[in-house]
Amino acid sequence: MSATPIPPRLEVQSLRRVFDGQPVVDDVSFSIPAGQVTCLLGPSGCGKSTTLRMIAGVDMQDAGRIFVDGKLICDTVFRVPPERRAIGLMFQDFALFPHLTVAENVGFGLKGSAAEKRARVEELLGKVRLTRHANSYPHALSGGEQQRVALARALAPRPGILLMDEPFSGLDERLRDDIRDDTLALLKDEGTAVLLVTHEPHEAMRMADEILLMRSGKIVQRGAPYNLYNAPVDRAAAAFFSDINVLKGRVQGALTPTPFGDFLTPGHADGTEIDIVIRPQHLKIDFDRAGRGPNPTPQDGTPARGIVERARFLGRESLVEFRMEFDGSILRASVPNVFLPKPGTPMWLMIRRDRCFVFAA
Ligand SMILES: Nc1ncnc2c1ncn2[C@@H]1O[C@H](COP(=O)(O)OP(=O)(O)OP(=O)(O)O)[C@@H](O)[C@H]1O
Repeated sequence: MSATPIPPRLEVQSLRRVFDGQPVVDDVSFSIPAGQVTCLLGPSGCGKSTTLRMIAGVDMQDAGRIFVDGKLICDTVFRVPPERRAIGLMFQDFALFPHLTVAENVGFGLKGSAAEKRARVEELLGKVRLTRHANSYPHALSGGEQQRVALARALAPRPGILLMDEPFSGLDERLRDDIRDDTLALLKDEGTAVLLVTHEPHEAMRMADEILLMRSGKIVQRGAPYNLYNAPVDRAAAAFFSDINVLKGRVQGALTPTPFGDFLTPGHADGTEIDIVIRPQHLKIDFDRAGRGPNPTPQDGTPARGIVERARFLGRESLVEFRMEFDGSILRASVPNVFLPKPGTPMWLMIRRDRCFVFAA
């Protein structure tokens, strides 16, 4: 006897929304199981919030279907109203009730007996470490504490699904990573399926089990943070996660010759223009030995010489800009810790074949 598969907590099928004749959400499909955090990541205006609003039920799609625990909650005809979707919401402005205490804010949407409500509020205040602030008013709390109250309030009715729209963007940058980690621990503890909207790759990498990379209304890539970072689908996807260097070339017989040696470019027709993309931390640097650099290797190709244009210390790493002798272009290399060669110093750069990405331009 085979077990019935558990349906995903949230499933979205071919969601579409058109404004003024323009699709702003275009054939978006994904699913989120219980206990998973999925980040909808993309630049401003790509359609993230519109997607979230349709799932919340405050906007209606032009096509597509939404399911919760395998049950249809919305298509273009049938629609469960927002308040009956058992979906929690948390937005950038925490929108706490200023005239209610912390405990009253957290208990606001709760049903059940007074004792049950009190127990749930106490449990959550303990989990967000705000028990001693139970009787404070929101204005007396820091931004980070207010964020934790908002999180506790959103989770209090045990929603199976929590939608979060840029929930950390109002917070002090130095606090954010700690608050993200605490939030993630609580979400995992509660087993909630989370859809978190953000335009910050760092946030998505830190929070997500799965990232959905969105551009112009479409999901262009999906996967674990590691996969998006290390196997981007195109140049723009690579550039979304860090600075990139781009080397141009043209295919000749499955190879693309460059000043850094030949790159294997199978599957591209002769004459195709190629972008070879490499992140600054993956350029290899070597010293100049009386005009000579290291020997070419199959892993690193041929070294090419550049002259240090400037070098800056950024805290965890140093960023060195090289003006390349072969065409005068600039390549940026980042090096851990302090590495500040003087401007004018000649050095050799290599491109690790296992760390670069090759795309048709
Ligand atoms: N009610 C509306 N009427 C017309 N156009 C809209 C409406 N809501 C959103 N749009 C447009 O749809 C596009 C996507 O907006 P959306 O807010 O979903 O993007 P976003 O990715 O969440 O961006 P941001 O991070 O800036 O909020 C934008 O071009 C926006 O101007």
